[in-house]
Amino acid sequence: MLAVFLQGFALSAAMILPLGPQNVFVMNQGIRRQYHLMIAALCAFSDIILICGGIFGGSELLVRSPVLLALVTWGGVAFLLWYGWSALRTAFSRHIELAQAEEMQQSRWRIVVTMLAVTWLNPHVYLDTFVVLGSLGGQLTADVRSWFALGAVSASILWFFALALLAAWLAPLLKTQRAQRVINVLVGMVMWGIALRLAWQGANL
Ligand SMILES: NC(=[NH2+])NCCC[C@H](N)C(=O)O
Repeated sequence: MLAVFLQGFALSAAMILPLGPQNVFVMNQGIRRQYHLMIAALCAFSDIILICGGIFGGSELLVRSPVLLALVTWGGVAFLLWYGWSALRTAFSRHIELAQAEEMQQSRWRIVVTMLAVTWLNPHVYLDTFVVLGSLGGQLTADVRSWFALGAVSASILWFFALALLAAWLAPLLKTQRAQRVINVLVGMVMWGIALRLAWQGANL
């Protein structure tokens, strides 16, 4: 049981940790110390639904439907290109302090809607939870599949709260204009890199 739990934990962590729109958003909310623990909880709760959905049957739906898989893939390419562009626009903005000030004024609901977008409109979430975790977890026998799911969900919960708290702790260093410009350039380049890789995968579906 422990081996299966750790397998689910390790695979889920490997899929969630890489930089992407969701992690960037959680990190930025932590840097701003703006509802960051609420956002971490909502991301983790979304993952509980998606990971369990993928492992206990949902992956079949996605893998059997090339149209759905293509929709997730190409929708994601568009989403990542837009996200990367907005990060680079912020990075090269002459008035980044104004952009930061505007972001600090965001309402709780606008932040929740953004969190829902970078989670439920993020193709990586479905590729992680339905395609990778779902297909591997779905191959396990019913008696151990729950341990795999528990491990995967535990990694998600641990990661999102750790990221939010670490970002909040490092906020004094990371919220300077120079750090924000560097972070946004990195984010923009990573998003476009992921988009290109996803497009390449989509073209070879
Ligand atoms: N199970 C998940 N929540 N996967 C989504 C994370 C994908 C990517 N690391 C991001 O930050 O956007």
